[in-house]
Amino acid sequence: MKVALIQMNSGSDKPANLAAAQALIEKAVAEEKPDWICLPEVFDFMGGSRAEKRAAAETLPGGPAYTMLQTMAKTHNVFIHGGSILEHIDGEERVGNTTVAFDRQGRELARYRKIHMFDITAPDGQQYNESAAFRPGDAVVTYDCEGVTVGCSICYDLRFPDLFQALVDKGAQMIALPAAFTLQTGKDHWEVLLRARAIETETYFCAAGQTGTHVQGNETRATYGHSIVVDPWGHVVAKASDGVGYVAGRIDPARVGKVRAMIPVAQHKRKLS
Ligand SMILES: O=C(O)CNC(=O)[C@H](CS)NC(=O)CCC(=O)C(=O)O
Repeated sequence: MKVALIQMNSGSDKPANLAAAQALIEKAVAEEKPDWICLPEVFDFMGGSRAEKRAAAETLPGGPAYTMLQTMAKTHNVFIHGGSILEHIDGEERVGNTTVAFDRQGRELARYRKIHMFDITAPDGQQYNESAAFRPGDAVVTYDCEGVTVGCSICYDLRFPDLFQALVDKGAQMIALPAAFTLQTGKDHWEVLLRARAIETETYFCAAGQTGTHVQGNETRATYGHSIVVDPWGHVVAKASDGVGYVAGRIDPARVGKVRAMIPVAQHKRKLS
């Protein structure tokens, strides 16, 4: 199975973001013929104020981001893991940070709402308060992609190993992690965490990132990019260059079984007292 991870620099112009995403999907399809494409977190709208996020959010299904992804999947006969989009939730002030995945016919396969909220202080003092604008989900979500079980996660979720154990318990062989990792945390934690999670769960990781600078209210933030495919042994299969673009790599589901047979960690789990 061939995968392509799209790396973007989304801003607060939703039509421009959707056009950029579509152009990158079409470029990846033309050059690589992937079976599965993953977009980054909030590829449809990044930054802006809380009010602007609310205004940009769409009701699922049928909004412009949803429809673009569905059309691309159907037109190019490809699975699309739609990074995340801002989801309008009826009766709720906050929006969902939501993945929608489509099969080759453009049928919706899965919906996942980011579970862990990035409410932190970065080393430079910059504060992030994701839960002020976003409502977290709580459901662990997997779907089938022609025999490969794909697990859903988003960005900051990466720091919570319990989620990935739960995904593996549901059969995940490959985990998608659309992200907008900050430059400050990404340079030290991104690849280390992804490779550790891949090794401990013995799954592939496909992590598609935002890159570059984004204007967020009065502040500017920088994201880390480095979209990456990691195999179940923890090897880096492919990694994106700096800047907007994509990276392609191959997933071999048999390799998951081989690694799990060599080091059967799932069978060696102990109950701790
Ligand atoms: O706010 C938006 O527009 C979109 N959402 C994001 O960018 C999210 C929440 S602020 N970013 C992260 O989760 C970064 C995690 C991270 O960098 C880490 O865990 O170190």
